[in-house]
Amino acid sequence: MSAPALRIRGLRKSFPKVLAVDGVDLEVARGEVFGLLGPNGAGKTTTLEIIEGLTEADAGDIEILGLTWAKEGQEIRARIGVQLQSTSLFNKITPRESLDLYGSYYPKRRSTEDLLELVQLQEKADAYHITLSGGQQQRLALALALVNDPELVFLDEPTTGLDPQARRSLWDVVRRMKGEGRTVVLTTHYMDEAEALCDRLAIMDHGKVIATGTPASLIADLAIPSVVELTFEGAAPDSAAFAARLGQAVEPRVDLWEIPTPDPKALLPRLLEAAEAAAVPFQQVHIRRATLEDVFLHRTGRSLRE
Ligand SMILES: Nc1ncnc2c1ncn2[C@@H]1O[C@H](COP(=O)(O)OP(=O)(O)OP(=O)(O)O)[C@@H](O)[C@H]1O
Repeated sequence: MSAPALRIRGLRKSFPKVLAVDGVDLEVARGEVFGLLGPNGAGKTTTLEIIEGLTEADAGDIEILGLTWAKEGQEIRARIGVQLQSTSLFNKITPRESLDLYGSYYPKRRSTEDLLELVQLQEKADAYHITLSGGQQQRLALALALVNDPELVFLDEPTTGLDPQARRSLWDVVRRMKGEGRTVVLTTHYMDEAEALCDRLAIMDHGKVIATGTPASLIADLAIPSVVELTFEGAAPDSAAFAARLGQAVEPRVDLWEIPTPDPKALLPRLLEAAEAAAVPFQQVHIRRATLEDVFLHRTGRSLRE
């Protein structure tokens, strides 16, 4: 049986003022899209850069496709693809020229036409880099990570700063990578992205992995599949007295209350009755299923977005 795409044990890295990676263990199977999800500063990029051989760890073991950097660095380099958080390219180089140039560094390479098609940049193939939109530049960065036809691809926040449409078109490219049988490891601080793209993910906070699983299993483990939201015009009123009246936790947010519940149908009539009796000036009631955001909140007491 072949080795997993990635196996990490006891990874640690500290910088002078911060323990950025604090004992991370991970295993990624071949063909998976695996996500590292966490807020800014959680240690995702540092973890990825250590795996990619760009930063040295203080401790820990890493196996990539069954290989180690110490013994088989050159082979690893040939078989992985890396998209960094920002790719600097000259303004007056075209996507076709960039792909030809990067491809020329590798003995095994994928055709430029094929890559342009994969990321849907045929029409911009001969346009200067500076004229590409943010989303097109990011798609090119993904194509550049694939020039050597890698088995395992690392993407660091591939959609940060993009508008919703551009993000979706990037997601399509990641799905195509998976469809081609590649393993993809990506970082993101967008829970919707993690949920939409990842077969499995590790949620990171303060350098540690605080939960691992499929998006569905992480949400199911919460045992509160639904959240009832009460929205207000402007700031939400104080919720403590209402929670006592309802006999149930009411979690205040800036302009709404969230009430996690296993059974929204049973909660709703009680909730409306209590809101009426207490003259709570709510605007709307909304039932939604729990998300990865709720998983993070539940485990850390903080929001991913903070
Ligand atoms: N070269 C460095 N020198 C000093 N501190 C660093 C360095 N790189 C990262 N850090 C610190 O390590 C911690 C983890 O940073 P890291 O970039 O890995 O987090 P992240 O989860 O990728 O966040 P982001 O989404 O903002 O990139 C942060 O506190 C960061 O300030």
